[in-house]
Amino acid sequence: MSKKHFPAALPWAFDGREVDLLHYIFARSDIKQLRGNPMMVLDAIDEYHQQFEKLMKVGPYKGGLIVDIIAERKPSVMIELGGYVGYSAILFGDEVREHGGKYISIEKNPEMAAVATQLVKLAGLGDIVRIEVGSSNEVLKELICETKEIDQVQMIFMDHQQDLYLEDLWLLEQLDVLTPGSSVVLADIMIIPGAPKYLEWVQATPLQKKNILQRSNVGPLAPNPNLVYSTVVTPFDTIFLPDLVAVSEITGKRDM
Ligand SMILES: C[S@@+](CC[C@H](N)C(=O)[O-])C[C@H]1O[C@@H](n2cnc3c(N)ncnc32)[C@H](O)[C@@H]1O
Repeated sequence: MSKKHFPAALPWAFDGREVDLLHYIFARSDIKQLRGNPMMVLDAIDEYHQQFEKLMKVGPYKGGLIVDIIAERKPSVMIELGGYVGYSAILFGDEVREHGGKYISIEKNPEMAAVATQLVKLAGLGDIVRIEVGSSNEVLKELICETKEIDQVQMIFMDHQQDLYLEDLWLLEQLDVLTPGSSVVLADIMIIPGAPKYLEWVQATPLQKKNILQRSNVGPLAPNPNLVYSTVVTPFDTIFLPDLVAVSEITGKRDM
């Protein structure tokens, strides 16, 4: 049978390992204990990652850093761009649940979304974590403009495609859902290829941002250079390449 609609496999993902992970987990002798236990499901995914194939999931350092930020800020809704097999959705969704919130994970690959949905359900987080299939910008527009489920983005974790981080941030600026004093944007950035334009934007002053816009092609987007971000960049090592997390709080809006 030809597989005309399959996206191309990468050397490190989308080559069948993610479905193999599901078979591995559901065939485990301790499957009953895993049900409703997020930490045991995460441990099982970690075991697959160590014993069989590497999975591009959030690691312990970055995961711990973000869990601490969730515990401190207690978002009622947290959004994730790029869900993959659901590891970060289970880890962060479990913490969001502690504070009565919900978690929306946006994943464009329907096969990954299906794997993530099964693992989230196994972890007992089916009522808290929702996996939405689609491209980040399309689903964000739907949630904000069509269903109006989101009127303010309290916390968003960008972990999808680095060259889309700035476009998706500009979309949120345009839709006016980033609120000074309450919104925070977390971005996972690999040093190579990096997201230099995204980092430049979240570290620039409103005046510098106006200059950036003069030399940028923003297409149909309408970024808001007057939003003021306070960004902390934390570098660390991973099994793949050095990585960093940029935590950007929206602290103000300059009247220009
Ligand atoms: C690094 S993985 C996410 C890892 C996950 N956050 C974790 O830590 O467990 C990146 C995922 O983003 C998805 N992705 C890439 N571009 C996307 C887009 N435009 N919208 C939504 N998801 C996207 C990929 O299919 C892939 O599953």
